[in-house]
Amino acid sequence: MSHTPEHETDTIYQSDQGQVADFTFDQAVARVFPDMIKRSVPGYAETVAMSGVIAGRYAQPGSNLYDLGCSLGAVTLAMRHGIHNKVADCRIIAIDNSQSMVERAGHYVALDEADFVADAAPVELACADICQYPLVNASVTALNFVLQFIPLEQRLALLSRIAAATLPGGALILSEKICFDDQEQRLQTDLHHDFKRANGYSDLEIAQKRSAIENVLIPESENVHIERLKAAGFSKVIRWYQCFNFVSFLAVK
Ligand SMILES: C[S@@+](CC[C@H](N)C(=O)[O-])C[C@H]1O[C@@H](n2cnc3c(N)ncnc32)[C@H](O)[C@@H]1O
Ligand SMILES: O=C(O)C(=O)C[C@]1(C(=O)O)C=C[C@@H](O)C=C1
Repeated sequence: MSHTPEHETDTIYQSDQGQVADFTFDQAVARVFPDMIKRSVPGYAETVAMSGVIAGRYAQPGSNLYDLGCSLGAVTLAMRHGIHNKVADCRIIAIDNSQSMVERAGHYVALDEADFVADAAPVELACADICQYPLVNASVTALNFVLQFIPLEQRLALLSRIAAATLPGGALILSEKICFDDQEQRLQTDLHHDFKRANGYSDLEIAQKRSAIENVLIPESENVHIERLKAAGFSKVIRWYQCFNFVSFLAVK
């Protein structure tokens, strides 16, 4: 197992900000990110851990595994551990366009290397826009709570590029916050906010975070995701996980 890296408690929205600025993945967020995402996304730990299990099944020898929007590299490391001693000669390419995230991810990958066995798959970290970055020879790609931040009109093009780069039998793991029809939306939102409250966030923190992400994180319905994954070139799509309004799909080429 790797070390548990040190990080701080998320207090970003604790005091009244008056006008709440749009959410960005800046240095302040990168510093508290493990705490923030664990307390904000129901089922986050399971989606990360199972990305490793799924990678173990779908990775192919001599291929690339991509972690697009890697933040601190949690999925990168889960995939690295999941393929270890199972699939030879893979590279893991982890990309994020937040310099603060990529810097800290480098630290976590190094910690993993210090702890993990020597013949682990190499990890290449890049600070880049995933909508521009070339993708080739992919067996497994992860988009773990990332597509929701990509402008709507760019989502099909990104998924189509991923599908085109994916080897036959390869897979995409797509985890997202989703939306529902009005009645279910209210219930799921209430449950999500209950989850945040149970994790120690105050009503003010929940309200301010909601404003901050309103124009930045645009969720879509399960049906829209499944139809678009098929239009992009994946032949089989299943929802393998759901916890309240957060789901994860497995799309196979
Ligand atoms: C919620 S976080 C992802 C969490 C991460 N995948 C994990 O499992 O821990 C979203 C990440 O996507 C990155 N991101 C958003 N848009 C991006 C883009 N166009 N190119 C690269 N990274 C992007 C953000 O910087 C942020 O680190
Ligand atoms: O939907 C929310 O309220 C969230 O806080 C979700 C979410 C996410 O899904 O990425 C938003 C931003 C942070 O990265 C952590 C969690």
